Amino acid sequence: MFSIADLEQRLAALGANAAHRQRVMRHWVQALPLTQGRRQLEHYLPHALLAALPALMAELEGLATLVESHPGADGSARLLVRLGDGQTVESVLLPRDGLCVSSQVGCAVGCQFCMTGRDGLIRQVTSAEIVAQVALARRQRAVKKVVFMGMGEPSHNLEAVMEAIEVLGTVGNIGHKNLVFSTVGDPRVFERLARGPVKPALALSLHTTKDALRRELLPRAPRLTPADIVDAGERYARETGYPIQYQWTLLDGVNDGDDELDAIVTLLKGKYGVLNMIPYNSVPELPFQRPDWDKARDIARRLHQRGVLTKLRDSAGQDVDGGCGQLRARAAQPRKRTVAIQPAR
Ligand SMILES: C[S@@+](CC[C@H](N)C(=O)[O-])C[C@H]1O[C@@H](n2cnc3c(N)ncnc32)[C@H](O)[C@@H]1O
Ligand code: SF4
Repeated sequence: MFSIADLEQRLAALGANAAHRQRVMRHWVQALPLTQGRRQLEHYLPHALLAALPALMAELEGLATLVESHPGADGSARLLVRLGDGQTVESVLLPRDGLCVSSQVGCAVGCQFCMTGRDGLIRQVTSAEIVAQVALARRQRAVKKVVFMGMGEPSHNLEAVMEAIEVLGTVGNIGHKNLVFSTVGDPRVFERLARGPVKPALALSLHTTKDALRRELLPRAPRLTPADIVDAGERYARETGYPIQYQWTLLDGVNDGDDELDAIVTLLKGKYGVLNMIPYNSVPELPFQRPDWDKARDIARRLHQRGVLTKLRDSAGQDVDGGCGQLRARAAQPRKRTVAIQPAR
C-alpha cells in the first residue's frame, strides 16, 4: 500500500526530475501505452528509471485489479475491485464516460440505508489506490468524470482524496468541475477543498431538512444542521462557480412527506445548487422501501413548480445490485431521468 507521495519519492530516487515524474504518472493514470508520446521514453527517461519501469507499472496495475464486472441495462457496469492486500471495493462505470470510485473500505458514518455503512470502517483507501481505480477503468473505456460516491466518506480520508484529486485534475486530464467530492458534510471539507490547487465540484448528502431525523439516519455524521450544511455549501458554490449537488436518497414514508417539501423550498430556493432526488435502491437486508417512480416524479415536479431546481435520478445499474456496498457484501450511480429543470436563479 502506498500513496502518491510515496510513488513520487520512489521515482525521484530512480533519478526522475519533475517532468519525468509527470510523464510516468500520465502513462499510468491515463492508461497510455509506454510506447505512446512525442518523445520516446528510452530517449527521455534516466536509465535507472527506464530499467525499473516495467516492474513499477506492473506494481501500479496491481493496486486495483478487476474481480467481477456486472454490466447494467443502462450502459453502466458495477465493478468489484481487489486492492493489493486482498480487500475489495466497488467502482461503477457510469453512462457518458463517468466513473464512481471508493475512498474507503467500509465507512464509519453508518447511514441506516447504506450497505457500506453496515461494515463500519475497515481501512482507508490510499491516494494511489483511488487513482488506480481510474487507471483500471480507463483500460476498459474513456473516463472524463470521476465522482467520489462509491464506498466511504471522503472527508474521513481527506488528505488522500485531495492528493488523488490533484493528480486526476492535472496529469489525469479530468476537468476540475468533473471531479465530484460527495460528503455528508464536514466543516473541514469546505475549507480544505477551497484551498487545493484543483477545486472539485461538491455533492452534499442532505437527505432530510430535519436535524433530529438526520441524526438518526446518519448517526455518525458531523453535527452540522441541514441549514449549516446549506450555508457552507452556498459559500463554496459562490467561491468556485460550481453549483452544489444536494443529494437526497428518497425513502418511502421517511423523507418524502409534504412537510419535507415545504422545508426544502425554504432551505434551497434561490440557492446556487441542484437537488438530486435518488429513489432508494432496495437492499433486502435493510428496512426501507423505495417509493414508486410516479410518486418520486410528482415530488420532483412539485419542487420544480415551487422554484427548486430538482432532478430525479436513478442509480446506475438498478438491475445489478445498485446499492453501494451490495457487491462487496455479496461478492455494484446516475442514469439520468431528468424530469424537471428550472434555473436556480
Ligand atoms: C455511498 S455515498 C459515498 C459518498 C459519501 N459518503 C456520501 O454519503 O455522500 C454516495 C451516495 O450514495 C447514497 N446511497 C447510499 N446507499 C444508498 C441506497 N441504498 N440507495 C440510494 N442511494 C444510496 C448516499 O446517500 C450518498 O448520497
Ligand atoms: S451513505 Fe456515504 S456516509 Fe453514509 S454510510 Fe454510506 S458511504 Fe458512509
